[in-house]
Amino acid sequence: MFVFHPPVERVLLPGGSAVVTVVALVPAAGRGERLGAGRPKALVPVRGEPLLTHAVRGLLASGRVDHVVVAAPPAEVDQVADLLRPLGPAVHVVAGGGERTDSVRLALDAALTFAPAADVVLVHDAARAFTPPEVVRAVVDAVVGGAPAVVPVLPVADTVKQVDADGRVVGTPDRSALRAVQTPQGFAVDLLRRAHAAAEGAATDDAGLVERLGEPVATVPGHPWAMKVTTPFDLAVAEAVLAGEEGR
Ligand SMILES: Nc1ccn([C@@H]2O[C@H](COP(=O)(O)OP(=O)(O)OP(=O)(O)O)[C@@H](O)[C@H]2O)c(=O)n1
Ligand SMILES: C[C@](O)(CO)[C@H](O)COP(=O)(O)O
Repeated sequence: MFVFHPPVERVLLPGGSAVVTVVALVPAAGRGERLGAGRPKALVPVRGEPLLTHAVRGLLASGRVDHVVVAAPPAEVDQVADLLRPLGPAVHVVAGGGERTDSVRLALDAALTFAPAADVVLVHDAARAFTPPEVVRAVVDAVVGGAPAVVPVLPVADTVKQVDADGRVVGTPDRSALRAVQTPQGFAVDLLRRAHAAAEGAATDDAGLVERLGEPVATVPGHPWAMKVTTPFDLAVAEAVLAGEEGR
């Protein structure tokens, strides 16, 4: 089966000096324990297609991504490669690692062989399968525009409490200064390499590793559809949102 996706738009560096090459890493090697679907979360279908297929197609639909490197569960590499083959030769599959940070690092190492000239790297959770292409474009454009690290964010709707080890509330951070962080997160390639090389232990996102280096991280508006499918409730929400879209 051939699947159409738009041609990659040529994006120039500021000043028009050179064409930018963008590579997207998709950590998809998690077990999906909180979803409890009995198979890796990336392979769980929504509206008949695995989350991972939706996620990779969304990246390609942005028209900004030249290469995609997926970190698959080690036991499912061949299955994932077969699944994604119809999306074309720009999509590569490698084995992921024990933690998300390990999977990203393995995909980054592989990306530098598939796309040695890459300027911009995106890191995008397979679990955020319905991120609109305009969010992908906004992140790429912000990095190309000169921000070396960029994350999509949404304001926090709940009041957030800080608690101690016994669950007692010890503080209430000012909500107006909090943001919920999504993916894709975008980086100048050299900065992400440096951040992962310096990383001691895992981090819950890649921008966190950049922050440890003392480097600035910029934000762009995220989108509710970039929600992370973590629990059965999230999966039901994703099914309902997509069904609503198809019904329009
Ligand atoms: N060793 C790991 C762990 C996670 N991920 C990926 O990182 C993304 C965000 O992780 P999360 O949503 O927490 O997925 P899981 O680790 O699968 O979920 P859980 O913690 O419920 O098992 C997912 O696309 C997941 O596949 C990965 O590539 N390698
Ligand atoms: C990267 C991330 O999606 C940003 O919100 C999130 O931190 C992943 O978290 P998880 O620990 O893998 O669930």
